[in-house]
Amino acid sequence: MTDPILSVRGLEKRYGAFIGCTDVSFDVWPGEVVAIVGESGSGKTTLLNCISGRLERSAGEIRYRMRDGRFPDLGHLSEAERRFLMRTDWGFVHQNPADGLRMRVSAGANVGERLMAVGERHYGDIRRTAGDWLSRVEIAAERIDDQPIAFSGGMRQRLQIARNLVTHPRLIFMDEPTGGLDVSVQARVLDLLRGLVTDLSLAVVIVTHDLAVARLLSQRMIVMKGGHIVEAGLTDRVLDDPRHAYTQLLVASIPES
Ligand SMILES: Nc1ncnc2c1ncn2[C@@H]1O[C@H](COP(=O)(O)OP(=O)(O)OP(=O)(O)O)[C@@H](O)[C@H]1O
Repeated sequence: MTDPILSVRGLEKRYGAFIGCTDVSFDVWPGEVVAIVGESGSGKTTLLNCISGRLERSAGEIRYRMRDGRFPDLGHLSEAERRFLMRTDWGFVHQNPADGLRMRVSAGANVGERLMAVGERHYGDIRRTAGDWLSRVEIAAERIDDQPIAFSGGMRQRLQIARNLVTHPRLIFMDEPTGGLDVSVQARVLDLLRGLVTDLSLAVVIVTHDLAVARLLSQRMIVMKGGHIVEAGLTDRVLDDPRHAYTQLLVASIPES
């Protein structure tokens, strides 16, 4: 068995006296998709923001496997290492594409910008790579100079995915990546995500309140309630044989398809 890429131990986030999440421990292995599910207010986003370095934790450990094999706590990284993770080794797919894109620069520049941030300087290479990524996310080559403001919701989300993946990250955080899309558009984006995650062997931590999304994308699932993990396990096991009363309730509330 390989080593985990991410390890969380005893994580707690307090907002003043209020507990956003507490006593959270789990590991993520390379190439594995872990879904964090739970109803609104259960602490999913708090957890995701803490482990992706967007929110300061109150207590606990968050360790990440660097490319050189070291496994430091995120709090002990240098500023340069932190920047490397944010710009290169990690991705973050927001529910609202406008939070992860620059809406008034071209689609090609949105993708190319991440390459420039890792030192790519050759304009022709950047444009070619950006074009390749647009086609991987099924955006027509002739849209490369258009701004995402002119794109549909599904296209914007696919562009955000391309922008994240162009630097070959090893770990992607996703916050309800299909949450804001129409159902028909959701299916296409999910299908695309599933293919890319498999092809690129990405490790993913995805927050969703939609158990169908968790079923489709994840191998493992963490169920949260009131800031605590109430159940965790293989996605199929948790959904087919939920043990905690709260998970049973969540599963029972999925409409029959
Ligand atoms: N900045 C904040 N200050 C105070 N309380 C907060 C803050 N952010 C979140 N909370 C509280 O922490 C709890 C967990 O919120 P969080 O957003 O993590 O839940 P969630 O499961 O992601 O819900 P949703 O799906 O609605 O985003 C909620 O009760 C929320 O009101």
